[in-house]
Amino acid sequence: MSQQSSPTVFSAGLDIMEMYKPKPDRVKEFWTTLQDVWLALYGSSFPTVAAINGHSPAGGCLLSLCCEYRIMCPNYSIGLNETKLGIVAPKWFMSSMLGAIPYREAELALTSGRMFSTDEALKIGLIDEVASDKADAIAKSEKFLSQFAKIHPIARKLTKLNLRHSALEWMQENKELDLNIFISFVGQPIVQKSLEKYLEGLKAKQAK
Ligand SMILES: CCCCCCCCC/C=C/C(=O)SCCNC(=O)CCNC(=O)[C@H](O)C(C)(C)COP(=O)(O)OP(=O)(O)OC[C@H]1O[C@@H](n2cnc3c(N)ncnc32)[C@H](O)[C@@H]1OP(=O)(O)O
Repeated sequence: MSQQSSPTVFSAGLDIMEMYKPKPDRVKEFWTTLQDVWLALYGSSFPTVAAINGHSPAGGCLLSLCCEYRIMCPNYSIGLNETKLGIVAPKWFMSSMLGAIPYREAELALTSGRMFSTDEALKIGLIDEVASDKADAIAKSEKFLSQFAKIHPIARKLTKLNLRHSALEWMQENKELDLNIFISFVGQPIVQKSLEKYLEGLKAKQAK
């Protein structure tokens, strides 16, 4: 999986404008689409690799965490920075992160909304390899995937899905609850104020 929404951005995460003053007719589709993407990618029976060729905050980091292996190009940033926006990474974002890094590192990263540089991410295990550029990331991804030629596909698939079973089952059984938590959370005035402030910060940074 390799994305490119700009030359330096793998994925900027969720569109904050969908959460800031959310439109009631769009918010359900917005969140259920994200749930379905996560179910499909995290629960994919295929081996998956993220070739991360740009910054990867929040939802971008989540996409990569759905994969079994992450390869990242130098000098970018990655992390679940939700608390910096005054929002909370849902439990399935957290469990995705816990599939990659130890609880202690995850707690520190999540509560502080920390973004890691490529080198820092490698050190804590948030990514698995560093690639010199996108072509190298894709070559390394192919090498990772090629090892499965020697593994029985059913054995590999069942092993992966059994490891991920409880998180996947939780989502399948609680999509509606999770949607309602999201809608009521982003509807709170204090959350809207935080998002407004964060958006102002992004604009101010751009004006410099
Ligand atoms: C209990 C649980 C309950 C549930 C509670 C709810 C849970 C929600 C979970 C949320 C998950 C998320 O993904 S939240 C999203 C988190 N994403 C972020 O924090 C990314 C913020 N953006 C950045 O850091 C940077 O923009 C970055 C991606 C590195 C690119 O930097 P650049 O210098 O290249 O570009 P910029 O100049 O900053 O940005 C270009 C323009 O894009 C806009 N932009 C950038 N990211 C954007 C974004 N995510 N959404 C909208 N717009 C964005 C900027 O405002 C600019 O807009 P103009 O000025 O108009 O051009």
